[in-house]
Formats: sequence, C-alpha cells, structure tokens
Amino acid sequence: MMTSSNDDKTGPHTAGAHPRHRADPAASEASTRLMKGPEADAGGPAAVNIRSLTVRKGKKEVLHGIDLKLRPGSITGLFGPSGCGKTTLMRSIVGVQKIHSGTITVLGAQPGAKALRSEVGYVTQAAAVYRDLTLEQNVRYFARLYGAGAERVRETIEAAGLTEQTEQKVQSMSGGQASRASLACALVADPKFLVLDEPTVGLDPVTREELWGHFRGVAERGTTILVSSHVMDEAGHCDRLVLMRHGVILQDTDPAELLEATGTSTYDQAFLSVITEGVAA
Ligand SMILES: Nc1ncnc2c1ncn2[C@@H]1O[C@H](COP(=O)(O)OP(=O)(O)OP(=O)(O)O)[C@@H](O)[C@H]1O
Repeated sequence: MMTSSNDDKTGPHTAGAHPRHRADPAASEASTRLMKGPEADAGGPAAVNIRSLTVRKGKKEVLHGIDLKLRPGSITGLFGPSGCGKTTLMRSIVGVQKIHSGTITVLGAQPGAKALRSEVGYVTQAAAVYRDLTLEQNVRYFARLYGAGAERVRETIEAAGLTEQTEQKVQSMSGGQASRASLACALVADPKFLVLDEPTVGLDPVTREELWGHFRGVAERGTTILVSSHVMDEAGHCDRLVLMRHGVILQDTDPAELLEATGTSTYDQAFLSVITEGVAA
C-alpha cells in the first residue's frame, strides 16, 4: 500500500487487493529463503536488506552506496538535514524510485512486488486522504482495496485514537488528527512494514508525542517501521537510528549508543558532533 507512485512526495494511495492471509507463495518462499540464508543476523532475519544502493536524479547521484538492514518489529528513525536523501531512500525501499545500482529486499521480495502491496504501507509527507470525506469513509475505502471488513475499520480508527472523529470530514480535523487519519488508512491493511516520511512535521510537541506512542503500539504488534524526521529530539523514540548526510549514512546506531559515543546529552548535539567530528559509523 502506497501513497505515492510518481516522483512527487505527494499523491494518492495506490493499492492492490492482496490481504496478508493470501500472501503470494513465491514471496513466502523468498521469505523462507531469507530466513535461512546467510543474510540472517544473530538477532533474526532482516525485514529490509539494502546493499550498495546508489540512486541518481537527473545527472546527480543523490544516494551513494547505502547499506542498511531493518530488524522486524523495530522502529528505525531516519534522520538528517533537508535534502540529504531520506525521501529518496524511502521511495527506493517501497519501489517507486528508479535505482541506479545495488540491491534491496523487502520481506524477502523485490520492492514494489505485487506480493508486497498489502504488506507495505507508505505514508508520504502530504496527508493522502480524501479531505471531503469522513474519516470512516476514507478508512473504509482503503479497507475495501485490501479486503478488510467493517470490524477492522472500527479497530483501526480506535487504534489511531480517532473514534470521536469517525463521522468527521478530514478537512475539519486538526493537523495531528489528519496525520493520524493518513496513518489509519495505511494501517487498515495491517501491513508488516510501514514507511512514514516525516509524519510529525508541523505538529506541536504534545501531538508528536502522541503519534510516536501510536507508532510504538504498531511496532509492538509486530510491524517494522521506518520513519524519517529532521527533529533530532524524536530520536529517543526509536530502537535504531540512521543518521544521513549528503546521500550517505553517517551512523547506524541506537539512541543510547549515539549519546555515549558522542559524549553528549541531547540528540541535537549528538548529531552535530557526528557531523563535525566524524564519529566513526
Ligand atoms: N531531479 C533532480 N535532479 C537533481 N537533484 C535532485 C532531483 N530531485 C531531487 N534532487 C536532490 O536529491 C536530494 C535528495 O532529496 P530528498 O527529497 O531525498 O531529500 P530529503 O532528505 O528527503 O529532504 P527533505 O527533508 O527536505 O524532505 C536533494 O539534494 C535534492 O535536491
């Protein structure tokens, strides 16, 4: 399930009716191969495995040989300044970005594979919901695409903390509620992997905390999450941190390790330290 299929960061969801319980046998085989293969880490197989990824836009190379693995059921925060390549990396992972070289495996399949359509949720920077429809109408629309029933719609709305807004049109919602409405549309298919591109941008600190609480709840139910942000304060909500700059990964670490390695007490300071002192990845 994706919210963008073109080169923009905005756009409508595109989707295929392919609920999880009807997963493609070829994809399952591929998953099994991945679990048994040499790529499996001591902590289990990677939900996403990226090797030597390069992406060019126009004549410019914007990702320069990215290597990254995401652990199942974890929240990985993708942090870095504007223009460093976060969206390009996410788009590559969900299969809507042409890559120049390298390999990407998502849940044992190629990005964008048919078998992944209901397994992967992608929420872009713009709320890709129908603003003139109510929340329930929006969530029901996406539920139908994936064969999810009315009970699942109700549960998803409740899990997003929007029960009171069920009959409310999205256009009359607050910014935080509209963000959660997008999230609910992405979650109704019960994806195994969720990609969130700057979901907290423009939101107040209280609403951001609430949203991160929702992300944690989703991860605890087994979904792997990759979430980008340029607010380093949010790093503490993640299990893993990937710090990017100029199309490369500077650090692939966790919150405690980052603070310890940099000898800093805030994530902002830590990131500055990584950039200026070049703390080894
Ligand atoms: N058509 C293009 N030609 C050349 N460079 C491009 C093109 N499209 C995007 N870029 C560059 O690719 C780089 C990566 O962009 P991307 O949107 O992935 O960054 P980002 O980290 O998501 O930024 P932001 O946080 O501002 O959303 C940027 O430096 C951008 O200027």
